[in-house]
Amino acid sequence: MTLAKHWKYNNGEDIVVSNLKGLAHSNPAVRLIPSEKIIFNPNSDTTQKVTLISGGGAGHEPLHAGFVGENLLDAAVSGSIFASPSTKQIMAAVKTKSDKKKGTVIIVKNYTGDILHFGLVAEKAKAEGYNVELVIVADDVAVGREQNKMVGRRGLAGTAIVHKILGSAVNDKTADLKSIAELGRVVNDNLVTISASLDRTSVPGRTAQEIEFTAEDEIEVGLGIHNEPGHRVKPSPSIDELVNDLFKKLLSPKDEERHYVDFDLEKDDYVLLINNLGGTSSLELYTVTEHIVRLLPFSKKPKRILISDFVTSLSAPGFSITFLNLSNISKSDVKFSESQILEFLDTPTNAPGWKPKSYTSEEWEQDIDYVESPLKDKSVVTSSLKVDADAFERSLKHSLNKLLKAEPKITHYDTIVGDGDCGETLAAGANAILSELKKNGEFKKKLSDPVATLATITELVEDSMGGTSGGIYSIYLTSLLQNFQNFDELTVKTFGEAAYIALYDGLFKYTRARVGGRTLVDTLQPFVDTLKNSNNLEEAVKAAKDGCDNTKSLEAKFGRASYVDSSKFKDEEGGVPDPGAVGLLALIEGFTETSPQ
Ligand SMILES: Nc1ncnc2c1ncn2[C@@H]1O[C@H](COP(=O)(O)OP(=O)(O)O)[C@@H](O)[C@H]1O
Ligand SMILES: O=C[C@H](O)COP(=O)(O)O
Repeated sequence: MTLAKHWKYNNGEDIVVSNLKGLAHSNPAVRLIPSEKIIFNPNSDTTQKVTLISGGGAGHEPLHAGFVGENLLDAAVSGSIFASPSTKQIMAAVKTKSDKKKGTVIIVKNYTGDILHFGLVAEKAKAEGYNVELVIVADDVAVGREQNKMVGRRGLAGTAIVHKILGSAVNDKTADLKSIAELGRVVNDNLVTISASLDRTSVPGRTAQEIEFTAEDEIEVGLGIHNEPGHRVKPSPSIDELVNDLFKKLLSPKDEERHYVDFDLEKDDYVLLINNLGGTSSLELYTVTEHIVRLLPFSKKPKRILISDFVTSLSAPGFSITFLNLSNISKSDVKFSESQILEFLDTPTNAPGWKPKSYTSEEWEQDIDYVESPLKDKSVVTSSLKVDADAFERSLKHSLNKLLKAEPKITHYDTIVGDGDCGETLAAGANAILSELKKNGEFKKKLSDPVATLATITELVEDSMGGTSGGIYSIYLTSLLQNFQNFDELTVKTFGEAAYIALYDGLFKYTRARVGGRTLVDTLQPFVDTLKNSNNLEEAVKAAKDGCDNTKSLEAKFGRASYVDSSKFKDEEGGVPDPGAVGLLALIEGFTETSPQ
């Protein structure tokens, strides 16, 4: 359930105007006419080229004002949220930038309000001697032919592609009004787009009750950019199932309701655009991209893969997929070649709304293979040290399982004092080692050699544990491993010395945490100091436990806990100990409870 939460703006403020003012603050290459909600490029010379204007409802940012700039729009006019601008506003945009001689193309998304207002202005402007051509963008495939037979397909993210191609094409020396309008129409005719979202978007000024948010474990496919309904899918499908379903709706000639553009999956050249509907994190947008690209049903890879927030629906947590069939355009009468169209897409622009970087065709054509790690063939570290392999394995397993049993408690503590992932991080490391032991492979054979064993454990920790814990454990274990190799035998004494050096000459180079800092060092340092001084494992473990317990009363000086008000370090048991200290204590106690002494 998405909460309809928006910032409280000063009474009576028109946030669309404020939005445009914000854009103008950050973009010295444009000018704003607040009264008409127009952003325009004062530097484009429309006496030398076809003028390009677009506009529509607000709430799809960066579209359209964000697309004003060099090699893109000359002017954009905004209505209120999800509503078309008025004819007065649109005419003001024409009068601001259009040149009667070179002509004007106005790009309009296929929505009734837009068509009526922009269409009327086109007629009025023509009556005043302006040459104006409308290019209507209608790229949606979700709403079937039967349902949209009167109004036509909706205009979605394909609008950005039309903007970008025409924005550069107008600077081609052969370009004129007719050829630019024709190019825009042919591009539109070869666009297919469909969206999917985890939820609807909340809308400033509207209550949550006015918006039919999706339920738990439910998504919506084919919704519009104004919360127009698509169809809901519950339970949510896997991303691969969803992507394959979207591909079918976009490309299948068998889907008579949605088949608008022919694609020869074996031969056609095409562009892929993946659009953030506004509320998808960058992490997930690129994760979804990996699934989309991996599942593409084409023999060829896309000529371009364009990923960004191009045409949003405020903060809708979704994405849309757009394909542009370049081969079909080449077969049409349009006079621009495929390579020119790709150049138009690649031409750099200072318009902030078009974020994709420009790479050369050669860069796009190269095969991007994943690269093997240079550490892949790691040299195997061994030593002459010998321990009882079975006893060592028992201790190791007991220690790791003790940690896993403590994980819920560690997570509980870290949820209070940190970001809640300490237990998960430690468990990841423990499980990685346990599953390696289960394989009965190389690792198992090494158990009699504590150095070789520790080398594998260190690798597993580095590979499986992130966060601060992962770093701390990796540094300490690496240093311990190096010190082990300086000894001819492994005894409590030599282990104590190695552990001491690994702390004072190893870990302490990378952290300023010491006893009293409320970290895992409160467990480790007493353990290491006591073992070094007493050679008595039992005393060392007790010192570790006391150090860990003591963290309950400490202020946090390190890590995320230091950002949390320490008065919150309480739970039903009273003071909350440091989660990392608890995790390390579990490992130490577990290992020494059945130590292979
Ligand atoms: N500077 C530090 N030096 C040593 N240990 C630290 C430090 N900062 C945090 N820790 C330890 O790391 C634990 C948190 O581990 P983890 O959750 O992996 O960190 P994060 O989520 O912040 O990356 C803390 O409970 C504490 O024991
Ligand atoms: O924002 C969407 C369109 O630009 C305007 O929609 P409308 O035709 O419903 O006014």
